[in-house]
Amino acid sequence: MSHDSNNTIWQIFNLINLAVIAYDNKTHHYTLNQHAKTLLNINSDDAVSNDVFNNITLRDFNDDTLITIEQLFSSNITAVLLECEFSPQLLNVNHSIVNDSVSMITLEQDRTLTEQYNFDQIISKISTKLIDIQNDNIDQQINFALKAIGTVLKADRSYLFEFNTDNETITNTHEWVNTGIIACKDRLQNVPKVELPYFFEIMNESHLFQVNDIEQLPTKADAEKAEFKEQNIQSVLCIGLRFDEELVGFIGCDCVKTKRNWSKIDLIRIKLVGEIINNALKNINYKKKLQLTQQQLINANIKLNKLANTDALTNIANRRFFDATLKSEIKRCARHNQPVSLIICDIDFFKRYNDNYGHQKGDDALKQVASALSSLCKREGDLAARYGGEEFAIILPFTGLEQCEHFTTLIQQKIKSLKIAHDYSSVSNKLTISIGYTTCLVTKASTSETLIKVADKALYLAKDSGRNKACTFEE
Ligand SMILES: Nc1nc2c(ncn2[C@@H]2O[C@H](COP(=O)(O)OP(=O)(O)OP(=O)(O)O)[C@@H](O)[C@H]2O)c(=O)[nH]1
Repeated sequence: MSHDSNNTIWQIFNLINLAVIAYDNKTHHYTLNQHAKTLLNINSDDAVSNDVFNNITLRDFNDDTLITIEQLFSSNITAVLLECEFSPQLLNVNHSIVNDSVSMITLEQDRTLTEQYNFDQIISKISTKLIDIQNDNIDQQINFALKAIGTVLKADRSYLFEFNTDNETITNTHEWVNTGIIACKDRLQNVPKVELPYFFEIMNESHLFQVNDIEQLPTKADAEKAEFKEQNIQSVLCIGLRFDEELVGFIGCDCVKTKRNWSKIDLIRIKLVGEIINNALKNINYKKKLQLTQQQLINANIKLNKLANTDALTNIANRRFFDATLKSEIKRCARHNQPVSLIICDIDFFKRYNDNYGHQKGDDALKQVASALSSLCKREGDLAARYGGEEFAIILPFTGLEQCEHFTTLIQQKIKSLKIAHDYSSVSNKLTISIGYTTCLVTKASTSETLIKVADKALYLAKDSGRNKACTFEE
């Protein structure tokens, strides 16, 4: 072919809406028509060499491998993915031989496939982000999903509405708007469902509300029409979100700038995104419920523990808790080479008190004494417990004999200050207690039984020697 006819052919190639690239294996140069230059972003009026294609990423669409321009010419690949950061394109490839040295390929954009490819990418991103969503980033991910579906459906606004707990009102929780479009979210909070009767009638029936042109809405949809007009909406597509078959909200897209005849593909796509958002919200909901149940269980356990360790009448520690605490405090004091003191006290002539003032009054007196003893236990580890009947025990870890003696004085002062009348006591006209105490520099071999036995003996000593006093016991 002459140079002139060559030129004419390329002038023709430049006019067609198809990317054409020719390769001359003698000169190793590529010639591109205008469309190919635009597509590949190559600015050169002349034939170009290999290295011009270095910045272009081509991928064999069938086996996902990267390929060079040379490989594209030498293979029989029929579809390539031209990778760009934001809009990768799928190109169908046709190979032809021009003459001995020149071969040619045409690249044709497959818009439907490209769109599908891009949508698949978005869906994979959305589902990965929403699959194991945590409460703290759900908003960000839902906004991303709304932007994606709004963009793919060429809408001007996309949104998520959730029904409020009263089930009477709805709230626009998330919204994406195209450039130049006014956001409506703030205005659409706690909207009564009754204001949109037609919308909810359709939504409850079919979980789908699809309007290509709001002017075509029936007269019974006047309320909805007015609302759509207020937002300059021309077309609407909404899809319901359900938990256990119950409608709990919806996502939707509005077209403001132009009308849109929603296609079957649009419907499939918004349904898919709706499903993903629905599942994410369900997950969050289940997680919240689970956390609540866990917390309730923890609280119930705390309560149960407290009940199991508390004396029902006096509300201080019971014998069970006392026994366990004494054992652990002995070990703790032994580890730190510190003394532990144990006090056992018993109300004097309590039988007479009960017999004369009645059991109810007796209970009240026990409660007052318990609370008085408990109020004296201020240091970490101190414990006052009801040991049984009208007997109380106090554990004072890290406490030596002198301090323990001082503590028994405080007990007697405190009981005195209660001024509980006991006219039938032989030692006073007020309620008194007898106290037995012991202090021990415990070792790992020390047992709680020994400590209790000694404190008990001391208590009997106090009782035997006249009551209303504190005694210790030397073996
Ligand atoms: N109201 C009431 N009384 C109780 C409770 N537990 C034990 N008691 C009574 O406490 C009294 C203890 O009597 P005793 O063991 O004879 O001792 P006491 O009368 O205090 O005599 P001394 O200890 O020797 O001063 C009994 O009458 C028990 O019924 C209780 O929960 N409530």
